[in-house]
Amino acid sequence: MVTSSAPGKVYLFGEHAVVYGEPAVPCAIERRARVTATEREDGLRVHADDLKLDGFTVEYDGDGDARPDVEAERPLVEAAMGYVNEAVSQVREATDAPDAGFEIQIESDIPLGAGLGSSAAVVVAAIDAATRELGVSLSPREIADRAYRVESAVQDGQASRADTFCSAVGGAVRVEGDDCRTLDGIGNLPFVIGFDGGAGDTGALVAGVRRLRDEHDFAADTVSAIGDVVREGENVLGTDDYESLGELMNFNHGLLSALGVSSRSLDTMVWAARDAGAVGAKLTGAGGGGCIVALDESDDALTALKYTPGCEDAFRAELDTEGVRRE
Ligand SMILES: Nc1ncnc2c1ncn2[C@@H]1O[C@H](COP(=O)(O)OP(=O)(O)OP(=O)(O)O)[C@@H](O)[C@H]1O
Ligand SMILES: C[C@@](O)(CCO)CC(=O)[O-]
Ligand SMILES: [Mg+2]
Repeated sequence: MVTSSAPGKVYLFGEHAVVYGEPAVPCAIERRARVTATEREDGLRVHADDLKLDGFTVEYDGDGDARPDVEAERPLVEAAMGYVNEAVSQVREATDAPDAGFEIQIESDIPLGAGLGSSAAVVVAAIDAATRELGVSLSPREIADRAYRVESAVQDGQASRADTFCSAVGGAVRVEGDDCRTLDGIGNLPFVIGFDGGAGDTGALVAGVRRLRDEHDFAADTVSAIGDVVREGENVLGTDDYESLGELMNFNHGLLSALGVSSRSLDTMVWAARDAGAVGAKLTGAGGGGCIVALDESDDALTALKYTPGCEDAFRAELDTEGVRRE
């Protein structure tokens, strides 16, 4: 039995545009998914108490037999379990054990589908735990690469390496296409997170942006403009010029909003944070619902978010310099 954990993340800049080759800067945060893998005769059994879809819990058993605890549409269950299934396929391939069976237990402090990279953290931790359980240890970069293939498969071929690389290596990173690097000397930025209690479907949101980008030149320009914001942000990163960073985060949010991936509650939280004095605020991750990230050295934005109707939880997020690790 092996337990591994991996962190979630927030995007300082660049989500969505990163799917089309623009650079992005995600930062790992101190909220983790922990996955325990135990080898079993055959098949796959998954326990994921946090995985609730419209009020039901799913247990996935054997070779493809889904056993939700209440009646549920099979495609819904498969969609929910896609990440774990694909992660196990990667483990079987990496360990050259096509018939390996596993019991997988998932515990996570990262809200699902909320833009904090729960899928990447679960996949990265699952690949690490299950390969180690079979006596194979992969480097963080190899895990990142396999986890990327999982996200790509589940998101219909439309994923970047950003979330999975960030979760595997930790810290602040920069991803542009296949070029993935750690950013040194970033330090702990004063991140404040607001969570509306909701979620967005990453695959569907990515597909929506792709459609807009294919249909309108101005949407393609909007995606490129996000890349410009990131490139400008890189010049400021590592300095203590939070004002400029914040201004660029605000711009980034506006562009994401133009691409249709914000929501009323995300906008409400963004404005609550800004009105309380945050130097910048934007949605993080795929959007649609879930989390915003604001930059504020004082406690004012945090307090304001806690009293904002529609904000279910607000907390500070510390940079996590550690990526995937065995527990
Ligand atoms: N604790 C968990 N247990 C089981 N599956 C999980 C867990 N956390 C996440 N997942 C899987 O990840 C999916 C959510 O991934 P999705 O990419 O939509 O959101 P996210 O990764 O949280 O946000 P984003 O990609 O915007 O950062 C869930 O539907 C589920 O399949
Ligand atoms: C929206 C997106 O850019 C980030 C989701 O956290 C998708 C991806 O990079 O795969
Ligand atoms: Mg995800």
